[in-house]
Amino acid sequence: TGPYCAAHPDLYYANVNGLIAGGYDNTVIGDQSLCSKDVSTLRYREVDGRCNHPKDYGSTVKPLKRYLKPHYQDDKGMNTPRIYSVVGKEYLPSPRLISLKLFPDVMKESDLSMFTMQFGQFVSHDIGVSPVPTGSNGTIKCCGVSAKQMSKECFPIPIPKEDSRFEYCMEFVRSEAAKDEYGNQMYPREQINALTSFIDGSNIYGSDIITTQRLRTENGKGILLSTTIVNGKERLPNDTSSKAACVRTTSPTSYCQLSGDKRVNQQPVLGTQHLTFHLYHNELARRIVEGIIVKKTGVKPTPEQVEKYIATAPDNVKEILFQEVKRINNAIFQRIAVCDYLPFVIGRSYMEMYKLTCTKRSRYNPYVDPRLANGFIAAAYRFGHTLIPNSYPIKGVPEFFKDEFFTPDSSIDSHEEIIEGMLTVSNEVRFDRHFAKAITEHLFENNQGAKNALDLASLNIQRGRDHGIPGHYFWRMRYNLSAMNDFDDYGEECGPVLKKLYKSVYDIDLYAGGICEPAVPGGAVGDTFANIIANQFADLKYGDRWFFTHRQKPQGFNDAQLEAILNVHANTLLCYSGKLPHIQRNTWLKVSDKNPIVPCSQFEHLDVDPFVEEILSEGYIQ
Ligand code: HEM
Ligand SMILES: [Ca+2]
Repeated sequence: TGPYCAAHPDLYYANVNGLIAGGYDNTVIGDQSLCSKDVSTLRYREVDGRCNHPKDYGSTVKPLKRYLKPHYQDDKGMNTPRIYSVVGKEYLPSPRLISLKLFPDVMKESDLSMFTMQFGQFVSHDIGVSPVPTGSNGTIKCCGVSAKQMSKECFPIPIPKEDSRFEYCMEFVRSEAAKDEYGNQMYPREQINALTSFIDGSNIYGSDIITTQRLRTENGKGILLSTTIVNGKERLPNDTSSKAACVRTTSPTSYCQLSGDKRVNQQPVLGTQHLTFHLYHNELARRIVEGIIVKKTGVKPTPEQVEKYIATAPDNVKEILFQEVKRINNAIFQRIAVCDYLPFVIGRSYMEMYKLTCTKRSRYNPYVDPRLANGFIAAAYRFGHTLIPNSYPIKGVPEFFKDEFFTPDSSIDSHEEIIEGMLTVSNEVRFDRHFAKAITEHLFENNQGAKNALDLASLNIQRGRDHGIPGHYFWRMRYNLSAMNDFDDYGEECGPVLKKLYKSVYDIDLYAGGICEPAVPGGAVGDTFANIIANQFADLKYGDRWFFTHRQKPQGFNDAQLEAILNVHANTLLCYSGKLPHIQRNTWLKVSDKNPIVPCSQFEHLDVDPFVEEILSEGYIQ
């Protein structure tokens, strides 16, 4: 068994430096009790995603679905990770070897801005997380443990001899296996999504009622979301629980942020996305209340009068206004994610092919399954990891990610400056086979110690095998793309490297093969990832009763409201939350002659009139 390195698993839900990061309850996994509400009269989403799909698919703590049958290694193909080559009993290459050889850190120019990376991670934290089991006393340890004592959930990553960065073994615990309603593991093994798969702002508002209540003012009853004032500025609320996956430092303004998703403190730039949508909720609420007062009295209220209304409205009015504002804020988030951001990931033609463009009204389809697909979460949508740079600037000074994992301090101290800086960075934010050392050599090093750091690219490959994701070849077949029967088909850059790593071209992991594909026109990813991502987003659109372009009542928006939502861009929110005077026209791309800096005054806030009108005329409030 040898002198394996002693280490901890990465995961946020696992033990972070002695601070237990909480966990997603390992309770009922099979079919939870179904929705008992009448969806034909349900105007607001359920926090946990129930009452949307007829079988409650898409709600929290449910198994993932698959676009391709799993490829597990045991004879029946039920449970054991994919570990062998198709050419007999030879092991697949170590994920760490693949990372070393295929994903070296080389800095290249890009057209994308770092906002594209950051928004992508934020979206992923709305739609999915596959929990990893924890042991009775925190993390499950796999390295340096004898085979006899090792948990059966262990699947540590062997480190190749030539690796000068890591030794022997990298911690890895298999994702939790889904159970049926009797508590027995399901076969073939299926992994879990602990979140609502819908793009429903669960990262902003929580995916369980307790989190939503913790986030709202007035002990969970208020119209607004709570904030903490730091040096006169509004920030996310302080998560005082001991379970926060976060490191509190000695800085006087250091605290752990609370938001809808538990990963909010994972790195500081991520925190800025949470705060942006969190504050926009409150901004929308104040504008709508102002509109209501104007409609009722004919006079524009002072800010004090708006605050007074917010504080003194009857509880039922507060509840309705909170839900109305959340519904609008969610629609704006969906609009930015699907209509603005997604085209830069998958390109225009995939947007059209999968009917993802937002120019037309759409219709909810109860036969579409809105669950996340395993190949999407375990591989394709991790494309964003190649866009991560080593640093981000604060007032032009680089801050290194490797020093700030789980340390939200700069999010709190310099939110506005991070937003501004994120829009200017573009080096390294490029879809290619190069990964920043911040994540391949130093992931979580700052709080776990250099020896126990992780390599995110290795984790991605190992996670794909853990989840039984079939090889890249089979995904190309699934989407009618040309067969890659030869290493040369992978081009001059990847082909020779892959040939050295893999015994057979049919062994190439989806993640490795997908990263090697050239980007589609106008998009970031190659054809295989573009298909998987487009397929998934189409399911999240047509399978979501509340998708904002659907017309059906009482969930849908009327024409005037839809037009107002479509007028709000990422620019509006970034200008607002970063307190910026100007911004590039297209926030997904870096500044250039074709993408000039323009005044923020060009980007208007939501026109609240059509919403105020409906709230009053439909009698939602008196
Ligand atoms: C600095 C930025 C980021 C860091 C530090 C980070 C870190 C991580 C880590 C540690 C995991 C778990 C790996 C595993 O054990 O399997 C993960 C999973 C994932 N990441 Fe990232 N990530 C970042 C950015 C992104 C971006 C930009 C995207 C997409 C555009 C993304 C998409 C995903 C997805 C889809 C998963 C799988 C989630 C799950 O199954 O739980 N991440 N990331
Ligand atoms: Ca969600």
